[in-house]
Order: sequence, then structure tokens, then C-alpha cells
Amino acid sequence: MGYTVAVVGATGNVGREILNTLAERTFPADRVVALGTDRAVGHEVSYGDDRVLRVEDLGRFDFSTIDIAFFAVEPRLVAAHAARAATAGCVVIDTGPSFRLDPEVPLVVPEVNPQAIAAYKQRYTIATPSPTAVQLALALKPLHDRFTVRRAVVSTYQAVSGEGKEAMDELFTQTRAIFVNDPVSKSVLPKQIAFNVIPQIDGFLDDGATNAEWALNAEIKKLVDPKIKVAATCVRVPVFIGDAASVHVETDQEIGADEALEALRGAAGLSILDKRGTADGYITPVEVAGENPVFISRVRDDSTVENGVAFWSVADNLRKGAALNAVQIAEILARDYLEE
Ligand SMILES: NC(=O)C1=CN([C@@H]2O[C@H](COP(=O)(O)OP(=O)(O)OC[C@H]3O[C@@H](n4cnc5c(N)ncnc54)[C@H](OP(=O)(O)O)[C@@H]3O)[C@@H](O)[C@H]2O)C=CC1
Ligand SMILES: N[C@@H](CC(=O)OP(=O)(O)O)C(=O)O
Repeated sequence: MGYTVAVVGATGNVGREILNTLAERTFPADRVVALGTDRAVGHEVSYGDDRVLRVEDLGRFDFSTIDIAFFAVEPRLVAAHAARAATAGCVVIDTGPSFRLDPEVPLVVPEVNPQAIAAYKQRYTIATPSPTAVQLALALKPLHDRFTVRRAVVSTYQAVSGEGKEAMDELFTQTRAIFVNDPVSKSVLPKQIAFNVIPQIDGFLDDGATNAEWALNAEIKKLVDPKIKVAATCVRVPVFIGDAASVHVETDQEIGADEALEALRGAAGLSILDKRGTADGYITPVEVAGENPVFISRVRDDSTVENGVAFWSVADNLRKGAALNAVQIAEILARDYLEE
């Protein structure tokens, strides 16, 4: 006997990746249900290489027969349906922002704070962090355990898929328009993204920061340690899949590139590709699509502070940034908390 699982938003980028990941990792599911809005009902989605699911109507769905429901839809739909799923006794794993900073909801990266999952019982809900927080938490945790991270200064380079399917279409359409000399139009992202970069992800706050920048600091505090400060600039780049970050870390204890590399090399969820002086010695977003780990490269001393290192990190935002992280949480729930 296995578990019953629902994927809400099964036609979206993250929903499809959750179905792929469940099949690839042979999650012990007896029944997997794909759910979507009116426009998706009846559409077919793949579950692994050889199974196809027909999308059912989220609005009419009875969650009482489901053990775990992954939510990968916009917050409006989460607000409308997550509470009724949780009340029906099903554990909601939400990939979006709705519960990330809710004190009654655990925010989890399994390699960083798996113990937090136990608190799912308060609301029958668990949140996965934003993709940039997942990758930053995975890199900061081993450094924090050994050298006590005080502050990180981070610039992100985020893929258009972070804004959903329509933003990916916008990058494609604008790029084609430029090549054939058509006018460039935009409707999803705040400025032209083709052949450009945009220093705005989410809306602005009163102090001039964006919500994404504010949230990265807040999520790292919840995931790793409330004492860590993160100063972030979040930038959208014309890349389809794969978020990258430039990270400068200041620590309490003495640190250098060699010691940092040693700590990072032993950490779960990371893959270190760091060879100096060659383009083969670092990794870029197009090389990580479909890959599970967070890749770390270009680890070096930051001699502008007393104890500091700098590095470059890259990960597939749809996979470890959302779907894989959510499925890993479900695996721990199934193993340690739920009865089949
Ligand atoms: N993308 C990312 O990197 C991350 C996303 N998330 C979260 O996951 C949620 C879903 O994200 P993501 O999967 O990327 O979003 P998508 O835009 O790919 O899809 C989300 C849902 O929106 C509907 N939809 C969107 N665009 C169209 C379209 N052009 N035509 C038809 N339906 C469309 C679909 O629902 P339906 O067919 O049922 O109408 C789909 O399931 C987000 O709200 C976000 O909170 C979290 C972390 C990372
Ligand atoms: N907002 C992130 C992706 C993400 O975290 O989505 P959300 O916060 O809506 O789950 C991006 O645009 O790259």
C-alpha cells in the first residue's frame, strides 16, 4: 500500500516537474491525481515516461481521500483551496509564497532543516522556499555551521520561468520580434527582457527594495538562523531555466577559500565544480536544466572584509527550486510521519 497524492496546477511548469519528479524518484503513490482550473480539465499530462493523467477539476475535488497535495498555482487559488484540503486531513505542500513566512507553517529545505517538518501538524501545511532562498540556504548552512555566517551580500540572476509559462513565451516572442524587426511588446514582465536585464522581481516596498529582495532575507532567517543578514539585489535575466547568484559571505570565525570549499564539498544537495582559470571550472544556468543539485563555483577569498569568501551558485529553479524540494519534503513525511 502507498499514498494518495494530488498535484494542483498539474499543467504548469512546476506542476509538470512535480509529476516528473514523483515518477523519477518512484514516490510510493497508489494514486496520483492531476488537478487544474476549468480551462485545464480534461487535458492530459504525463506522469513518468509511460503514464498519462487526465486533469480533474480543482473546484469540485474532494481532498478527503488524499494524503498529500502539492500546490503549484498562483496564490489566489491557494487561498481558495489549500485550507479546505488541509481541513480534510490532507497535508498541503505549497510551492508558492502564501505560507512561507507564516509562523505556524514550517518552511523547509530537507538538507537544511528537516526537523521543521514535524510542525506540519499545526496547520497541515508545509511551505517550500523561493528558488533563490533554496539555493542560498543550501550553500550558507554548511558555512554557518563551521564559521558562523554574519551577513551575505547577494545578487541574483533569475530565469524567466520563475514568473511562469507566460513569461517564458514573452522572452521567446520578443527575441523573435527583434530578429525579424517587428515591434517588441510586453505584458508579463515590467520591461523588455530579450537582450536585456531587469532589476525588478515582484513589486516594490516603501524602502525601495523589491518584495523578492526582502523575502530572500526573511526566508534565510527562517531556514538557517534569524541572526544572518542578507542584502540582496534580485535581477531577471533572459534565461529560460536556471537561477544563478553571486554571493559574498562574511563570517565570525576566520575563513578562506580552501576552508570554505572543504565545508561546501561535504554538504548534501551541493555539487562543487571549482577549477580556477578555465571556463570548464564553473557552471552556468543552461548547463543545469533538469539537474538536482545546487552547483557552486568560483569560490575565492573576499579580502575586502576581515573574514570573507565569495562564490557563484546555480540551480534549476523549477527542480530543486520548487518541485524536487517539495517531493523531498513528501518523502520525509511519508517515511517519518504519515501512515500508509
Ligand atoms: N516557476 C518557478 O520557478 C516557481 C514557481 N513557484 C510557484 O508555483 C506556482 C506555479 O508556477 P509555474 O508552474 O511556474 O506557473 P505556470 O504559469 O507555468 O502555471 C501555473 C498554472 O497557471 C495556469 N496557466 C498559466 N499560464 C497559462 C497559459 N498560458 N495557458 C493556460 N494556463 C495557464 C495553469 O493552470 P490551469 O491550466 O489549471 O488553468 C498552470 O497550471 C507559482 O504561482 C509560484 O508561486 C514556486 C517556486 C518556483
Ligand atoms: N518569484 C520567483 C519565483 C518564485 O519564487 O515564485 P513565487 O514566489 O511566486 O513562488 C521568480 O520570479 O524567479
